[in-house]
Amino acid sequence: TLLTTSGSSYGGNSLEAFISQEGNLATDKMIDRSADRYLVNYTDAGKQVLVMFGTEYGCSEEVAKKLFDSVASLPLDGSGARLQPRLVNARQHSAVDWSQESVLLLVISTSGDGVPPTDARDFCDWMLGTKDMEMSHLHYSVLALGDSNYPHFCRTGRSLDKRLTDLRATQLVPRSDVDQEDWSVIDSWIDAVLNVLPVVAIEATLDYLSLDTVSCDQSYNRTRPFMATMTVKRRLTVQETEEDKETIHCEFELAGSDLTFTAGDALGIYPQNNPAEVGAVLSALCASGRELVEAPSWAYQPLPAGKISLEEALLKYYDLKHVNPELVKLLTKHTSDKTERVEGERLMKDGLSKNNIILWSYLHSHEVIDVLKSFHRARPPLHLLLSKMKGLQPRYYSIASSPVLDPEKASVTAAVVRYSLHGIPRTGVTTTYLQDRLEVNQSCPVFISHNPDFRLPSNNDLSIIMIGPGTGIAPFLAFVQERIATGASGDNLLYFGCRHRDKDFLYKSELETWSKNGSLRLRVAFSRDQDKKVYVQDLLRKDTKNIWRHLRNGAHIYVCGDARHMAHDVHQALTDVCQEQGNMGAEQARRFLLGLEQVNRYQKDVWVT
Ligand SMILES: Cc1cc2nc3c(=O)[nH]c(=O)nc-3n(C[C@H](O)[C@H](O)[C@H](O)COP(=O)(O)O)c2cc1C
Repeated sequence: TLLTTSGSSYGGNSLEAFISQEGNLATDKMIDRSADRYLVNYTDAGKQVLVMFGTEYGCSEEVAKKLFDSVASLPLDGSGARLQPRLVNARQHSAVDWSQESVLLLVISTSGDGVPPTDARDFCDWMLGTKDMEMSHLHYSVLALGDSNYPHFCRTGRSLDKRLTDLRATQLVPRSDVDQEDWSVIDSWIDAVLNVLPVVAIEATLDYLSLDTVSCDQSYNRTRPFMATMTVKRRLTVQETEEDKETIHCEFELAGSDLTFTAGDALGIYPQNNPAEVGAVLSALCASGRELVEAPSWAYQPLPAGKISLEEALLKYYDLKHVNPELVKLLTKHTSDKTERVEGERLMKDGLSKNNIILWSYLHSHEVIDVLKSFHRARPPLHLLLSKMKGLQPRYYSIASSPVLDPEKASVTAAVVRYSLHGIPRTGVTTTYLQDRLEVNQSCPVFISHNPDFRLPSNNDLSIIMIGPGTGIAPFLAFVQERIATGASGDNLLYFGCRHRDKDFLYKSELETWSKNGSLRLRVAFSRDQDKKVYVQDLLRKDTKNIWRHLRNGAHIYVCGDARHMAHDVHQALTDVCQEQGNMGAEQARRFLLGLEQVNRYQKDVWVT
């Protein structure tokens, strides 16, 4: 299941931050790019600033690192004095002695269905749930990352902000809510913070943070992925026309990684870009690819020793799909061609923020290569150009196999993305990496993304109702495998949907075998096999009695797949079930489903594409 397609892109402008803060051109030598530079000991009393982030997909970390660099290079006065920021992942919040901190800059996203990022849950529970806490000595500001397409926009940042005010902490600058990584909002918040920091009175305190607690985490994770071998790859669909879906099943070997997962978790995969696209970008830049460059700050471990070739950097670390608006600004500044400059100025007439519809509709319909071609007379210095590109992010796929059957194997289901833009055929990054470029027996960097909000009931007697059309089926394969393996006595109901029985009925033989031997009650909607379209929500409406009976007996409901349409339509169908069979009014049904969500009996693993 592809969990992130739209929401993954980063600025990584630390080089620019150095240039603007120092007022002169920074050389590569001046910039400490080692990962360790973030673990600073507080050595100068009265200078400490805690930069904390909570991230699911890496954006908040990227922002926090940029903030760290900006705070570290902020001149406090004419004497050259500087602050001493420290960067801490919310995962390690227990290493912080809050009584000794004076300034907290918190960058945190919202994930799942309005919940904190997995690693930040403990921190949020502690911060929101601890009684008799007081933070009146603390100055703080929150940057909340989110996406307004989700119903609970920036919920995590918003609740922490409110909580800190309730705890009598002093807000340095108001919270900013960032919609889909809008860097103009991020940069304005950083600027506002930098403006006030020099005048904040910071309590003198000695260092207390045990670096051991923070740095000794040796397990594989998003910043230190495991190289997993792909052991199986098979096609799940039959393709006769270009319209037909192309979906694949891949298995990865986790032996030797010590990675553990639970049914419902996702596998993060770092892809490589399509070499043909990298080649096109190199020729647009008139570069050979052999130029040596630094790996960017977001590069995962192991970090390359020394510089790497531009070609390798573009293959592994830079997003060639999503364009940073700053790139347009840079190319406009550095073009020798009047028409290009006029066009750049037209695009940026209303600034770089998301309110500039002209610019953003251009950015949404252009990839990096298209922009470079439109500004082919622009010749910015290479390091500046790279500093205006977004980072290539890992993609997340719900794991389609149960660890109870095999803890050292993680399977994923991926719908291969191919499309055309401006008449040119294009390829989705990770899905074509898996299908076209990564061969069986080759390895790629992976890690586990835990999803504690998508879990089987601990009571095996309870029934489960799973609704997962398309690749939304993936976690349910793990669920059913596990329920069979653990001898669960509750019923397993699955509502699956696809276009055609003969073409994209994913895992048909497994599902039909389970259905025949009584392990699964399977309902399938084939949307295009008859004149009238049929979807999973239509099947739910046909089954109202049955669903209600299970719900009354304590069943858990799971929805996986498209958030915008499917999850919404399914929710409506479930509301109808409650109204019809439970004799409820609309408001009562709404509250009933909300209650189910609150007690974790109605769980969603949904995403916006
Ligand atoms: C599966 C998924 C669920 C999400 N849920 C929410 C949500 O409920 N509310 C919200 O404001 N943003 C939501 N987002 C958007 C993220 O918060 C946004 O992409 C953010 O930039 C991610 O920051 P991070 O990389 O630091 O986690 C979701 C994104 C994904 C991929």
